[in-house]
Amino acid sequence: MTKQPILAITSGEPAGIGVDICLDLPDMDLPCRVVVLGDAHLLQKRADCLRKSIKIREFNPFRQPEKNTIDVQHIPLRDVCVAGQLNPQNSPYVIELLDTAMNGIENGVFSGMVTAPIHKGVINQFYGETMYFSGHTEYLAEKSHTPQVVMMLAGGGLRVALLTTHLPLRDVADHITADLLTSVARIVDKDLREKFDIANPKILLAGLNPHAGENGYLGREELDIMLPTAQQLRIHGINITDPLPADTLFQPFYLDGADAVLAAYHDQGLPVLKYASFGGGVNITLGLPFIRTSVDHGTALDLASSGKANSGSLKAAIHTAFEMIHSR
Ligand SMILES: NC(=O)C1=CN([C@@H]2O[C@H](COP(=O)(O)OP(=O)(O)OC[C@H]3O[C@@H](n4cnc5c(N)ncnc54)[C@H](O)[C@@H]3O)[C@@H](O)[C@H]2O)C=CC1
Ligand SMILES: NCC(=O)COP(=O)(O)O
Repeated sequence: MTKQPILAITSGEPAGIGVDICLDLPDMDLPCRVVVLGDAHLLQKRADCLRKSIKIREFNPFRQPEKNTIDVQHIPLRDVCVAGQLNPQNSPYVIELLDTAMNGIENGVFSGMVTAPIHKGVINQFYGETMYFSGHTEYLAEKSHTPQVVMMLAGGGLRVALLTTHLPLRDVADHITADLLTSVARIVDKDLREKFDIANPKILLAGLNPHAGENGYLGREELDIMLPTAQQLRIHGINITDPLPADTLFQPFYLDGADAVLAAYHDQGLPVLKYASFGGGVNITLGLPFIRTSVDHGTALDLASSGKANSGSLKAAIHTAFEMIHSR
């Protein structure tokens, strides 16, 4: 008998909508078992507030799933939690959710993780100088000793991968090097082949500057770094374009027949993706030694415990993780 995959769902920032969307899991038509990592009492309390009659029970891998029941691996909160109000004292709890998911993957209990949103600001507020936290993507890379990973969002018929992730805009240009572009393009190419079953992925490279630098008159990163690196990548079998103007490449003329856009920075690519698919998009970390997908939205503190949080992206993230398990 083959082992059924189980995905760990980290419930994220406890004051945010991560908890609320996890409570929709019993209503989703899911392709595999899921286990929510989080405080069981918090989930029960939020379910009561939302008037959802759901059974919350302790996860046991040998017990069969039940209807209208959420299997929870209980991880206690560190301090009080009020929906919509960040409490920095719960930051170690948020980190523990991620570490527990990673341990469960290492031990073979989980086949991958799907993450609900966390609040990067409050985690940094708590840890101060002792730990800089810029996002799941970078944290999971560091914890798994993976030198380079790639953030890619998918939705609305688009895949947008990012050359740089959570950086202040003024630092972006300095981070764009031939080595970075080479390693990111290689990861996108490899993972699209291996985890998305795409035979010869075509990657559209977005320039950094307006009009892809306008032949050097609006910035030189394209001529000095991106163009020669793209040429080298093509010689080595990676189907990537020369840098294209980012404002014109998001249209059918370019997108038809392409498998992913490689955007130079976070807010060049993600607004387009979110405009096309918010509420149904999926964030995927490429290059990790395990599967991690996530929702396309943040903690939405304004909606926590309101019953208005849309859980469509969580459902899509679970389906994507499941498909990735089966394409390997
Ligand atoms: N995967 C993750 O952990 C992510 C975390 N974040 C974090 O979330 C925090 C808040 O970020 P914001 O920029 O305010 O973005 P946000 O996505 O939390 O909220 C933006 C707007 O969209 C609405 N919204 C978000 N998710 C929704 C949903 N599922 N259903 C209905 N409406 C929804 C919110 O109510 C708000 O009006 C930040 O700390 C950010 O770092 C942001 C994106 C992803
Ligand atoms: N905009 C995407 C985002 O901020 C999610 O980042 P991560 O926590 O998945 O690294």
